[in-house]
Amino acid sequence: MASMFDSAKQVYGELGVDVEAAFKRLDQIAVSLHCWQGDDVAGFENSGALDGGIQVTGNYPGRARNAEELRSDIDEVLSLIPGKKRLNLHALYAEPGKEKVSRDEIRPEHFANWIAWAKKNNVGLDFNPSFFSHPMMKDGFTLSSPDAEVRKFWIRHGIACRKIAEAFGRELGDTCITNFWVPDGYKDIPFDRLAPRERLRDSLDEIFAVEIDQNCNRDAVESKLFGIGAESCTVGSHEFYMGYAARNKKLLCLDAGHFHPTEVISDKLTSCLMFVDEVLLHVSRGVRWDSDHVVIMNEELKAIAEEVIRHNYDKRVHIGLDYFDASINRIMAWTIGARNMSKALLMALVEPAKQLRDAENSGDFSTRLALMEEIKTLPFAPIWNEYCERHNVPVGTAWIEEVKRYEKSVLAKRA
Ligand SMILES: C[C@H](O)[C@H](O)[C@@H](O)C(=O)CO
Ligand SMILES: [Mn+2]
Repeated sequence: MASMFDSAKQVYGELGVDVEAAFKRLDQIAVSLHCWQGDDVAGFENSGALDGGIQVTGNYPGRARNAEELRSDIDEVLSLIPGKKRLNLHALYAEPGKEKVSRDEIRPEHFANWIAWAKKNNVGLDFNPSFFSHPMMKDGFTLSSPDAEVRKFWIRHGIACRKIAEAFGRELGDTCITNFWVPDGYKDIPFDRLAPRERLRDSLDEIFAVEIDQNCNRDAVESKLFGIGAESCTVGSHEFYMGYAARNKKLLCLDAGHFHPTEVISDKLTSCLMFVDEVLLHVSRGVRWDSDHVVIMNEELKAIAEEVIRHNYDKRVHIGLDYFDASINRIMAWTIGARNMSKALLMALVEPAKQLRDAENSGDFSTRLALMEEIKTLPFAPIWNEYCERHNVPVGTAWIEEVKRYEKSVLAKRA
């Protein structure tokens, strides 16, 4: 008797889809897992409460309290997700040991444990300077602050981070993508929107003037519409960074939660990629004021994956995750979003692309719509399950039980 996978493969085959080729292509597309879901964006520095206009709500037990716990949780998450993965670190996650190191003086050796972990797990590392949760963020401003001393501090931080990222790339033989998100903004309506933007541009120019080996690190810049406490004007807006990235040959980071609620980043990819070489995605889910809910299998996630696959952006679009939820088991939160990302990519990879394109190109929009609707009920689950099985990760809902076991044996023991 044919297995469910064999039958499903045949159904897709009849539509001209090569499932084995889809598996092979998915194996090459990395998803960068954000380290900050495990500890509510706290980091190990203890320099203050989370700010920068982001907030983590919830108090589910089991938060990682130190680097060992965080790495153990990430190991658990990685064991539940099929396919190629990377890890995305924030500067907040430095481990300077007993030494107290100022954020503008962090160095690669403060990430030695992360590099060793990455080597052991055969994953690439990505990086982010942390322009928040620090006393040198003055009145909500860092790189665009009117205070030159404040700007200088954060410029040094940006440069230090690029050197760390370069070391990641060199040590791992895998290019690091460093993302610059700068939360600076005004709660109320500013008179002058130009001066802070000029200061941000100049600060970024200084940071990027330092030469870094492009094979080891490339830089991305991330815009935002608003943050909590920065509702009226965010200095690093979309237009600011679209222009900055295009002019300065940087990657543009599109965060799915950083736009107006009816705007979608899936529709921006083809436009942006005509004018910038590469894009970094922060796959997230905005819900009202929050830009960082756990990623679910909604229309937008599917559309993001479809855009990447349909236009062969595999090498030009870097996929990172960015969400945090402390109201549910954090390992579950991580895994739900990460599995969904891979699943959405696989769904896009088994689209009957030729048929859809032919229908569209011949002006047969009724067949295009009919096909798009029929695709929704094709036997996709056996295809996904087979992919998980081949990657030795739990199939179907089995991963939920595994997280429950981890919760009982590990998370519950954390005070
Ligand atoms: C930790 C932050 O979420 C992240 O660095 C940034 O990418 C962001 O999206 C802020 O809203
Ligand atoms: Mn983001």
